[in-house]
Amino acid sequence: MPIDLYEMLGSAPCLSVKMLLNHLKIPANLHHLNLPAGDHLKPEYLKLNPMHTIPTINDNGFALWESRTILRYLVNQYAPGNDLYPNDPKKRAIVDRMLDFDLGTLYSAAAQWMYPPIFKKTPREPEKEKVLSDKLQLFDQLLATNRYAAGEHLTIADLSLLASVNTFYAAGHNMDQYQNIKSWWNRLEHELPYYKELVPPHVDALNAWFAPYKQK
Ligand SMILES: N[C@@H](CCC(=O)N[C@@H](CS)C(=O)NCC(=O)O)C(=O)O
Repeated sequence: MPIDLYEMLGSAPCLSVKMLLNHLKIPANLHHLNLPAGDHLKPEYLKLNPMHTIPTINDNGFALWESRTILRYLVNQYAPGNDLYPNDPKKRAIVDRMLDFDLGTLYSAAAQWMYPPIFKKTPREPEKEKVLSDKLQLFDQLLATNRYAAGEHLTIADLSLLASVNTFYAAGHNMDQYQNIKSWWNRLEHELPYYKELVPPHVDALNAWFAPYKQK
């Protein structure tokens, strides 16, 4: 039976999960939620995910949320040992480190810069964008010697970070200053057969959403 994915266009964590489903060719039914309309707060969704976040998967009765946990689960369940999430403890630790960096450092810095005008009705703060830029510089330095986020192979960390980077770009952050990130991004655009189907619509949806809040 195909797994169910609850998601919304323009959500970075949903994008990474959709990329992995495509990568591993895992059959999935997509359920599009309208967050502004409160679909994620309906009792039937809360039964599945009391944290009311997207993405959530339902793998034949096994419900899971938190995108990076979903990424790990999908490889463990459907492609164990794949280079996307290697079995070797040290290689796996590097992937985990990059996923944690994305969640706890990079995306959290970006959120503090890009979301306040939308969710708190307060202006974007340049100091917050500088924090994001510092974190992106660190990722950029790492990519100077690594072909991919966690070394020489594509891993789920690349998919998660790729979704993040596209989101910061759509939010209006100038990505031209990060040469190594740009080369990595460009390479992934050409290497991932599902990139063109999934990423530009994500960026377009976010461009429209962020448009009123971008600094001129
Ligand atoms: N760390 C979570 C973040 C999930 C998240 O916050 N998703 C947003 C949409 S991008 C959401 O569901 N917001 C609605 C809510 O939190 O009620 C993940 O990676 O899955």
